[in-house]
Amino acid sequence: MPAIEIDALEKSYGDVKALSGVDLTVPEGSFFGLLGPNGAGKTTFINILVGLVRATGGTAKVFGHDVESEYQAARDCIGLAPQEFNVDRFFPIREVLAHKAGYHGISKERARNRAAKVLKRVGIYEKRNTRFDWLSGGMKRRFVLARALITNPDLLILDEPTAGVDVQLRRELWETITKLNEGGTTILLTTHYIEEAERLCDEVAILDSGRVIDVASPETLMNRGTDDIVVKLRDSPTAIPDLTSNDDRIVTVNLDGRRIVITAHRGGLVAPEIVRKLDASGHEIIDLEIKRTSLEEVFVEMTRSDERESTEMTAP
Ligand SMILES: Nc1ncnc2c1ncn2[C@@H]1O[C@H](COP(=O)(O)OP(=O)(O)OP(=O)(O)O)[C@@H](O)[C@H]1O
Repeated sequence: MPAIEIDALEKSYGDVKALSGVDLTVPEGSFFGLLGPNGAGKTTFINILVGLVRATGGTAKVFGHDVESEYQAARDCIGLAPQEFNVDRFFPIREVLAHKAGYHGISKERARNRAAKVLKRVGIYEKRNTRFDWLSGGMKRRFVLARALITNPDLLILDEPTAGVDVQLRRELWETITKLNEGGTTILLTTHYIEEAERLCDEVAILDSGRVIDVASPETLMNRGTDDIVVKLRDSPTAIPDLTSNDDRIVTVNLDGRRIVITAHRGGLVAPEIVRKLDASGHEIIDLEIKRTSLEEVFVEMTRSDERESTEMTAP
């Protein structure tokens, strides 16, 4: 059974269509990314899943439970680490966690144990008697993750979990959530750090203006972009060596003195061919570099061209 099953989901706020017919399936156990520019509808999508916003059309199910008609069952499967901090500020954080567990029907004793366990897991156990207000920004992020984990959720929703944190903490958070996913927790992640999605997600959906414009693995999406293979030769060829014959993956070849820049799809696979051909034609290679396109570049291109289309469509 899929962790999330969305069918023709719509949400309008007056004239604004935050979601206009989203279909999406997130398989159980996957690490799934939801990417999109500001205002694409990501938060609206998450808020519908957790019952904070009511859809104006379509259906959403979490582990088979409809998020409206079976709200409690659906909600009990989800741990949410929201973008904004909305935490009781005046209690020691271990108490905040124990309360939350109690609210979900976990006994006092077990709640205390679970609170200790999740605080250890995110690495702030030594701060257990501190109020939320007194934590550093990075610790607050960790705490919000701990709170999402307190009910041992099957689906963990992380809304920009590493926004504004330093590189070190980002890596630590990545490690923590990767372990959770390896342990079987399905993860839905939104992020503006596209590199984060590239590293962590096995599948991503690109959302733009309330529509899913693509769903694929980061690898598949990156293969749509072009890579640059930069070769430095010992000699300076007088003409561009013939590298393109029988290879439609190659887009352009440019010669600049001893440097040849080959722009190609799937640069990693094309490069050995290039090396062979140059070698066969008597050129000695002294340096080779493959600059892979990033998911970021493909993402920017996809969402930008979409914007262009929509302006063209609305142009008089
Ligand atoms: N309560 C609301 N009332 C009116 N419009 C809203 C409301 N919530 C969201 N919207 C609109 O719906 C659209 C989608 O917003 P949403 O917050 O879901 O986008 P997002 O992808 O999460 O953006 P961001 O990356 O900036 O967080 C936007 O045009 C936004 O202005």
